[in-house]
Amino acid sequence: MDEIIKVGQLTKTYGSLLAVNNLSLSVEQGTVFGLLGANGAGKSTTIECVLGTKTPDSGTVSILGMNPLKDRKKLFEKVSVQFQEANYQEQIKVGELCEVTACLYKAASDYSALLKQFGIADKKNNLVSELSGGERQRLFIVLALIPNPKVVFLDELTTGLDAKARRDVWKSLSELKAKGLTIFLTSHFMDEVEVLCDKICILKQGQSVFYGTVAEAISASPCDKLEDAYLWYTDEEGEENENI
Ligand SMILES: Nc1ncnc2c1ncn2[C@@H]1O[C@H](COP(=O)(O)OP(=O)(O)OP(=O)(O)O)[C@@H](O)[C@H]1O
Repeated sequence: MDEIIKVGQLTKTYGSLLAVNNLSLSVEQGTVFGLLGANGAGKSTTIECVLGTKTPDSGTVSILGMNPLKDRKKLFEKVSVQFQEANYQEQIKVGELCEVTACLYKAASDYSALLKQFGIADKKNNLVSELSGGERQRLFIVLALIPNPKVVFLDELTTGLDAKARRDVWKSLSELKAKGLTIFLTSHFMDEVEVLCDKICILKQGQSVFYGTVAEAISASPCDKLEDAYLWYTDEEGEENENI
């Protein structure tokens, strides 16, 4: 299988803070990769280094065969990003925002189909400011998919979504994956990770404490559920108990 993202011994510091420590990972085409870890574990920093919006102190990054620091423009024609707090214009209609976004790309996807797929087709004529939190979140995913990317980065993709909407998003992403899309996501929801991710990396204070499949994560721990295993790898349960 083609390796779409390859990170080798990546290290990034902010002053004296070691945000990412000697991290290596690889993501194959048409798979979903989950980068997990507590707040401040180094997920966003890793993603920014992979995208070339931050320069690592050391290590190597290759994405779609490109060096993100050198091929920024070419890279962003093929890679798309949805961030948690996307800063889009609010006083614009959903359909107009999709249209404006589609105009920026040569091979844009049919945004009407995407709006339908993500259950917000009926909001096309609403202002972005009128959307509920969950609808807005789904719009952010649609906007990230409009460029028809080869790789999409989704940051906490279903935060704020109700139970049905989360399942619908999972289904849509699985369909896109089946068509060859590579997805790099962060999530704090282990049920979501279990359903979607082919491979995961768990970060603890910038360091990889587990790298492999969900099944391997569970079997290499003393636990039988991913959420318990995750807490075991990150020691969050122990630390919590210590404070009781
Ligand atoms: N520009 C910066 N300057 C200084 N420290 C930073 C900067 N950006 C991030 N950090 C610190 O680096 C560490 C890793 O942050 P990062 O945002 O990568 O974590 P994260 O895993 O994405 O967290 P979250 O789940 O809260 O989004 C944190 O301790 C954070 O405070």
